[in-house]
Amino acid sequence: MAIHKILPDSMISSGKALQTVGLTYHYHGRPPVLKGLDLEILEGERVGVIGPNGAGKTTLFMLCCGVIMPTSGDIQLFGKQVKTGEFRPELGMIFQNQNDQLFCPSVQDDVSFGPQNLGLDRSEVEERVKEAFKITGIGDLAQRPPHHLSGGEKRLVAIAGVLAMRPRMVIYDEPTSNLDIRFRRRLINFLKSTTRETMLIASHDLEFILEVCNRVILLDGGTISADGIPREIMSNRELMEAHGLEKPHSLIPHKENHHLEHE
Ligand SMILES: Nc1ncnc2c1ncn2[C@@H]1O[C@H](COP(=O)(O)OP(=O)(O)OP(=O)(O)O)[C@@H](O)[C@H]1O
Repeated sequence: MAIHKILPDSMISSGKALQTVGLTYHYHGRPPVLKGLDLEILEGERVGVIGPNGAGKTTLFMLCCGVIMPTSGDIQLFGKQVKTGEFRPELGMIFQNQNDQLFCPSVQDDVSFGPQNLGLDRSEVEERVKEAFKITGIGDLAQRPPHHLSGGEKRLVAIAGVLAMRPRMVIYDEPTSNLDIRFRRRLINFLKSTTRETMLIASHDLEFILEVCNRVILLDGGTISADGIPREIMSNRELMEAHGLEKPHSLIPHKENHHLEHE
């Protein structure tokens, strides 16, 4: 049976976007993926989540979105407990695979869907859709059916759909996977320029995390192995390699780089 520990009011601060206390999760009959995770994310932070395959990044995100229920522990989003199955418009999530996220006949309909369901009037919906198109640069795709788009185009449409809801926090799961250099750069520029949302971003693209995030969490073995400034954590070769990761190339001094190439 799931145990939900309620946080005392004194622990809830208006500056916290997300807080997990003792968050534990295991899939049925499997060992725990997350083991008593204590995590605090402040409003406005851009937090990268790195870790080897199977570390539990997507699982953590699904717990934060209320898609799955913690085995034990607690999750607070903007000071209010996350309840499984409850829709929280403050939080948007961009999944790894957009095929389940886009389902309307046109891109325009898809991006409008969320704000329409918030019960907003037509002019407000139109304004939000226009803004989301502008931010993501996908106005040209408005009348296209989403299932005819490329992977990168679908990703941007999914992002536009989430942004049109104006969430306070957005979770991105592997946002650069399958993106070409042009789309990846456009996404980086957009994420760096936006200041409105708190972001939680899982990625194996460490250069991307370095460019976009001001904090990084290294998740492995069900716990947080490191938490701090991306440049500092990722330049620690020993730490990175101990967790199945590589120090990003841009952080390797020229001399060390030359040496590695000849190893
Ligand atoms: N539905 C499921 N049933 C059983 N085990 C699962 C299920 N989904 C994920 N797992 C297991 O839970 C662990 C964590 O998976 P998760 O997808 O959260 O990791 P991840 O860090 O996102 O990995 P990746 O970097 O490969 O995307 C893995 O060992 C995985 O095999």
